[in-house]
Amino acid sequence: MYQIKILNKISPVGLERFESDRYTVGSEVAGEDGIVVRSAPLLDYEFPESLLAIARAGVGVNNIPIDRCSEAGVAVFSTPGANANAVKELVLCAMLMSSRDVDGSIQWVREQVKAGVEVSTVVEKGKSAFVGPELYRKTLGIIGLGAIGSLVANMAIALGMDVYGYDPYLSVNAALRLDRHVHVVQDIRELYKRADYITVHIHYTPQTKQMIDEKAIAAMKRGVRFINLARGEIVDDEAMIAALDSGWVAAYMTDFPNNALVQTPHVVAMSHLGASTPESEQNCAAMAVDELKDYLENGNIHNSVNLPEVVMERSGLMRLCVIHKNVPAMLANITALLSRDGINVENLSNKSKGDLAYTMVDLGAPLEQRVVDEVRQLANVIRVRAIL
Ligand SMILES: NC(=O)C1=CN([C@@H]2O[C@H](COP(=O)(O)OP(=O)(O)OC[C@H]3O[C@@H](n4cnc5c(N)ncnc54)[C@H](O)[C@@H]3O)[C@@H](O)[C@H]2O)C=CC1
Ligand SMILES: O=C(O)C(=O)COP(=O)(O)O
Repeated sequence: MYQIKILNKISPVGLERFESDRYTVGSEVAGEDGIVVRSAPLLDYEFPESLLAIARAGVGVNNIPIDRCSEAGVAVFSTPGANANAVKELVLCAMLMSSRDVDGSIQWVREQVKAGVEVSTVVEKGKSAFVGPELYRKTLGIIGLGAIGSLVANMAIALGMDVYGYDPYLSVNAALRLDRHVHVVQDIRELYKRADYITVHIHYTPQTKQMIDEKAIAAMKRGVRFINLARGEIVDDEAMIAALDSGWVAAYMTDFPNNALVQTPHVVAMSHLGASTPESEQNCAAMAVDELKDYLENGNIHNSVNLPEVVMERSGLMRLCVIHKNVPAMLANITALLSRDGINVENLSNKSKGDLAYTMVDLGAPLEQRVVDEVRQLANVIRVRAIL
């Protein structure tokens, strides 16, 4: 039986994919082989020796200690694109709310009622305080044109906006998804100087930490409306609050509230709602569970953030899966041990990603435990599994 620990609330559409005769699934499971998680913080989590993989039902993996996982040979999976539409739709809501003061207007209406005023008698007089511009024919700047950014770009074109996108690592697939009217710029300052609205859709990493700082904000147009449904840490809060106070930034819409931001005028802070739709929760859960199961049962790797993509039809009688450092001669050293024992290699794949590599070998006959142990003892080998 595989032991699967569930952290966070994961849609049953995903959890039901774990067959009860092969998997024990729950939040109290110990000695887990796999973890399914959303945003629960795992940076200080003590992994048991047994842990083989973590599946993030979502895309941001800044809550997972990737380096520590790589060192321990723990595969980390995510679900690219599975929640992108949900975020795109909330960006539309945020753009509208940054423009038309819907939040202020609703609050004002409630306050009238609370104060004993018949609100219908004051609406027409009061509404002028909440006027705001339309999106049509305004310019949107998008930082990051991946799964979410590209959907936002195409949506904004359909709304009649002029769209500028910046993504120095734009993948060919993402570029092909973009409407041809999107202007892709090489220099982020081109976007800053033009955009009436800016939305950010990048991962939070040491490189993107506080990327939106005082200097970046100063390069933007006065009165810009800024939307951050990516991660709070990408924006320097102090610089943003100062810019809101001075009026340089007209509105800051964020999915990552903290008390200082919430108490600042012109901030609308939500409770990390970007992926909180039933559709996206189901998509993410199903994809995460499928990735985890295929890894546990077959060693196949789909959508890992720390290991290469390696997927192979099963053949032979045993599959050997080796996570090792990406250094010369590993393949030769592994296959030498197999051939020395007279075992035929039916099929083989060897790929690398950064400092790690993965070798998956289908064998014509099961290996003796001692050979598996010898592979395990090879220099630069991190983890070995033999799957029947
Ligand atoms: N609020 C919410 O609930 C959600 C938030 N997110 C956040 O959105 C982020 C992006 O998600 P996806 O679009 O699905 O990821 P993705 O991987 O498809 O796209 C990210 C894009 O950012 C680009 N990029 C990297 N560094 C950059 C830089 N310095 N400047 C400009 N572009 C850069 C990459 O080349 C890539 O195209 C996630 O990492 C997560 O933090 C994602 C889903 C839900
Ligand atoms: O996928 C992401 O990066 C998200 O931010 C969504 O997080 P959640 O699964 O809603 O906790």
